[in-house]
Amino acid sequence: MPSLPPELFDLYSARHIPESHTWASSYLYDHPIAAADFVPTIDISRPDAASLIGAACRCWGMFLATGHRVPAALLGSVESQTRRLFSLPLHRKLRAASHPGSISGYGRPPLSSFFPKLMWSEGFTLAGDPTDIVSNLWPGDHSLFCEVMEEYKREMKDLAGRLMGIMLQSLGLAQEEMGRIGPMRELQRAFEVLQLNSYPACPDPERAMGMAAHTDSGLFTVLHQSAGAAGLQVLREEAEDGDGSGPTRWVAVQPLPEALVVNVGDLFHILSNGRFRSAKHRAVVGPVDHRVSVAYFVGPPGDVKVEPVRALVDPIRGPVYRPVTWPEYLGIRARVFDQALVAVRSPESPKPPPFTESLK
Ligand SMILES: O=C(O)CCC(=O)C(=O)O
Ligand SMILES: [Fe+2]
Repeated sequence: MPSLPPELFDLYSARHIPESHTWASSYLYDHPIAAADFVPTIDISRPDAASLIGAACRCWGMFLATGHRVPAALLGSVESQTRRLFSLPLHRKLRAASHPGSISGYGRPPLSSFFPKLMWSEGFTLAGDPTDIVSNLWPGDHSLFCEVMEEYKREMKDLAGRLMGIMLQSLGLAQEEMGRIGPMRELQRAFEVLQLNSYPACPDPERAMGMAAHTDSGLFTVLHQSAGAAGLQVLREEAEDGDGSGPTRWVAVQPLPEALVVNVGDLFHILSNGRFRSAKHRAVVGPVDHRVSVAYFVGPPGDVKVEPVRALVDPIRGPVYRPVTWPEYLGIRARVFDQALVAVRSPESPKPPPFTESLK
């Protein structure tokens, strides 16, 4: 990710959007925005949660989780500490600017290099110890931020373990089969990243993009977003079998207080042999609200291969995807971006769908 130039346009005091941040309407409005569709909300502590989660992951690649046991007070602190961090003056935040070759630090959204226009957002990527990133820009005043983020990561790791179990169970896998799946076995060593996103109010939201359409590369993402401030949208794709769910459209994800958004990432898509859909999503901006979000990305450690679970592979057609580690997959994505899942299809698997350009 390139570091930010000092002359960066200050999104927080902007009265207009410059050309550099103005997106083509053919990109912004590539699909209609649904008027009355809702992403499923699932109480994950319910005894029948697995079947509901399985259905949501197949149709939407996303659900809103309640009953997740992450304390509401902690969610509140994560949001207030995130806001406090972003409210620092730009020159202070730039002290944590991310450098080429490192994923951690302050900067534009990690996806920026794939798009010709700039997004109406900025972010902090925290991989590893948050102190390493914020101590320099917040000398003497970073300990509360770091404690909150560390506690949140512990809660997220615990939740990720439970979600992983329920999601695999929903695919019909028995406990002993789960133990043979690399990413499940290596959950304790999982690689985790917190991505803090800030979307300032925008003077011309209809021509700006907070975060461009993408899928997340890991197993799944747990996203905590500002209560009441809408912005996240998920692409609900028309089913190939015409199941009556309607045409492809963007659906606004309702910002329910205390619900966490869970979205399937590319590695789980591979693990499930395509049964679960890696959710394409984006974030739009609004004229008034300053929205923040905190994404927890999780995936297996870099030496663990992810491959379709054997029980989900058709013995005649074989696995749809070939085995891949997360770093290998990220390398492929860096070259082909939204065609990475197509690029890791097994050579003998049926022909992929026709190439679709994401930047129209
Ligand atoms: O802020 C959001 O709602 C989406 C963030 C996101 O998609 C990401 O960080 O990958
Ligand atoms: Fe994302």
